[in-house]
Amino acid sequence: MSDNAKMEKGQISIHTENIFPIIKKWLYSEKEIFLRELVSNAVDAIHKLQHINLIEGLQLADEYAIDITVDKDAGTLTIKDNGIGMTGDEVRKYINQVAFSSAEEFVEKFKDLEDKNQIIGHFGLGFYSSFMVADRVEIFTRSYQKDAPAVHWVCQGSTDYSLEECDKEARGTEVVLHLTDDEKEFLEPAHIREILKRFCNFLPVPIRLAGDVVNDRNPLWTRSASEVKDEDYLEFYKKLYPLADDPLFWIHLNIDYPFNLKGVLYFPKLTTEFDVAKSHIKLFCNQVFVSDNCPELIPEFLNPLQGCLDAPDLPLNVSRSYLQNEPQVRKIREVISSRVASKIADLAKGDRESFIPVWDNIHTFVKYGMMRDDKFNDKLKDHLIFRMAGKDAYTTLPEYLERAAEKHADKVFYTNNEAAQSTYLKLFANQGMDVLVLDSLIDSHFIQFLEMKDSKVTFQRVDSDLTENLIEEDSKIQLAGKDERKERSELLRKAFEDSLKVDGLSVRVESFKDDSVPGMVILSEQTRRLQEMTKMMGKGDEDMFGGHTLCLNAKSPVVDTILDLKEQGNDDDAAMLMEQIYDLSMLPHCAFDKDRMAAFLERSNRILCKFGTLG
Ligand SMILES: Nc1ncnc2c1ncn2[C@@H]1O[C@H](COP(=O)(O)OP(=O)(O)OP(=O)(O)O)[C@@H](O)[C@H]1O
Repeated sequence: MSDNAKMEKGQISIHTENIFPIIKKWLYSEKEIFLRELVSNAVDAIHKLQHINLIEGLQLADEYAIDITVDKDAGTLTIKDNGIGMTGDEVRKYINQVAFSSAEEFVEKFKDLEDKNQIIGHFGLGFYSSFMVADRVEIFTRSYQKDAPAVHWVCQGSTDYSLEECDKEARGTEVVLHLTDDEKEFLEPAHIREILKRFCNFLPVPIRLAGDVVNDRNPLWTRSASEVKDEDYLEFYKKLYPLADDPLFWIHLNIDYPFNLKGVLYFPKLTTEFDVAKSHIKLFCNQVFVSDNCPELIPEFLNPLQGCLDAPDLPLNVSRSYLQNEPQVRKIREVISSRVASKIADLAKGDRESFIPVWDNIHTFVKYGMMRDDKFNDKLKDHLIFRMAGKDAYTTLPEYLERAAEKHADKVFYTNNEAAQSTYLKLFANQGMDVLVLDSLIDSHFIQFLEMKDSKVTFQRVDSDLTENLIEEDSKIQLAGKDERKERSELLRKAFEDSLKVDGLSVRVESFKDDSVPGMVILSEQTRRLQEMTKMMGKGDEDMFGGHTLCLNAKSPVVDTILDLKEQGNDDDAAMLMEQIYDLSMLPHCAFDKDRMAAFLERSNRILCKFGTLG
C-alpha cells in the first residue's frame, strides 16, 4: 500500500452510529436490489477501465466479464469484476468516506420523516445496500495502476473497518458477502439467476453465474431502428412477455436531444386479464433495470403500453416523488405521447383493412387521450375511424361529412345500439344515409368533446328527431288535399292522446318517406343528453321519459286503419292497435317492466288471433 504494509483499522467517517440497522430496514421488501447495486458498480468499473484503455492506450485485451458465485459451505455470495479496481486510497475515499456521506444524509432525513417510503430510493447507498443481507462484507481489489498493491477491506456491519494489503493477482474487484442466517436464500443459484434476470438482464457486460452467461448484452433498444426487422421486435416482445399474444404495433425510440431516451414500446392486444389501470413499462438506466412501476413516465391514457425505456439521465434509485416532480419526466411523457400519436396516424393513413383490428383494440384509449391532451387530439382528429351501421366498413369523420355535405351538412347521425335502434337504422338505410356506430362507454363523452372542438358539427342519435331527409316535404305529398290531411292528422293525434293517456307524451303526424313503420318515439338529443347526465349523477333515474313525442307515419296503412276503425265505432280494436304502435315505438327506448311486457305479449297474441280468424 502507498499506504503502508500493515493492517489499518479505522472508523468509517460517519457520525450517525445506527446506519446499519436503518440500511437493513431500508427497502426491506426489495432487498434483492443489493445485487443490482453491486453488479452496476462492477459494470461501471469495467466501463471506466474501457474508457481509460482508449484514452491512455493501455493495450488491454481482456474479455470483460462479471462473475457471480455462491459458496454454500462458507455462506458467501461473491461478485467479481475485471474492471478498474481500487487502490487503498481509493477504498478509503470511495468506500469509507464518499459512499457514507450519502448514507449519513439518508439517516438524517429518515429519522424526521413520517412516511419512510417517501424517501426510499432517494439516496444511492449503492455498495452499502449489501448490509441489508450480509453481516460481514469483504472487498478484495487491485487497481489497474501498475505498482499499486491489492488491498483487502472488511467491515462487520458497524462503523469499524479494517484495510490491509493482500495477494490478489488479477486486476479488478471482488466483493464477498457473508450472508446473515435469515438471508440464506441468496445462496440458491436459481434465486440469484432470477434476480439477475430481473435487474441485470440487459446489462452491456457478460454476467456469468457459475460460468453461464445469463444476460442479453444488446437489447433491441440499443440497436438502430433501421437494422431491426419486424420479427426481431416480435421476438424481443416474446422475451419480455412470454405468455402474451403478439402486440398490435410498436415504437422504437432513439432520442439524443434535448435528453437521452431509448426504448421500444409496444401496444399489446388487450385481453380481459390485462390490467389497464397499472403501468407496464420497464424502466432502465444505462441498461440497468430500475423499476417496472413508473406510471409517471407514460401519459395515463397510454397505460396499456408495454416495453422498455432506457433513460440514462434519470438516477438509478429513482423515487416516486422524483418522478412526479422532475421536469424531464414530463418531457419524456410528452415525447411518448407525440410518438404514439404519429404512429397511430401513420397506421390509419396506411391500409385501412389492417388498421381496423388495431383500432378496435385501442380506440377507447385514443379517444380518452384526445380528450386529455390537445396535442394528441390535433395529431389524430382526422384519422379516427368509425364503423358504419349495417355495413362492414369504416369511415373517418372528414370522409363522412364530405359524403353527407349535400343531404345533411355538418350533422352526424349515430346509433349507440344497433339492435335496439334497428327500426330507425332501416329508415336511414332506405334513404341512403350513413349512420355511425358509437356504442362504447366513452362515446357519449367523446361526442360532446368533438362538438366542443368543432362547433359546426353536431351529433344526433337516430332516434332523436325525424330529419327532413326521412319525411316528405309538403309539396311532394300526393295524398288527400291539404285541409283534409290536416283534419285527419288532428283526429289521429287526439285519438292516440285520449286512448294512451300517458303523461308528458305528445303526438305528431308526419308523412315518412318510408311506409313500413307506423310510428316512432323520439326524444330530442339535448333532452336525452341532459337526462343521461342527471342519471349518471345518480338523480332522475325514475322518469327518463318525462317529455317525449310519438311520431305517427301518415303513410302507414295501419295508421289509416285506426281511423277507419274509429269511424266504424270499433273503439276496442282501434285502442288495441294504438297501444301496440306505442309499445313497439317505446321498445327501443326502455326495458319494459314485468307488467308492461306481459300486456305487450298478450296484446300481440290477440292481434295474431285476429289475423287467424280473418283467414
Ligand atoms: N466494483 C468496483 N470497482 C471499482 N470501484 C468500485 C466498485 N464498487 C464501488 N466502487 C467505488 O466505490 C464508489 C461508491 O460506490 P457506491 O455503490 O456506494 O456508490 P456509487 O456507485 O458511486 O453511486 P450509486 O450506487 O449510489 O449510484 C463508487 O463510486 C466507485 O468509485
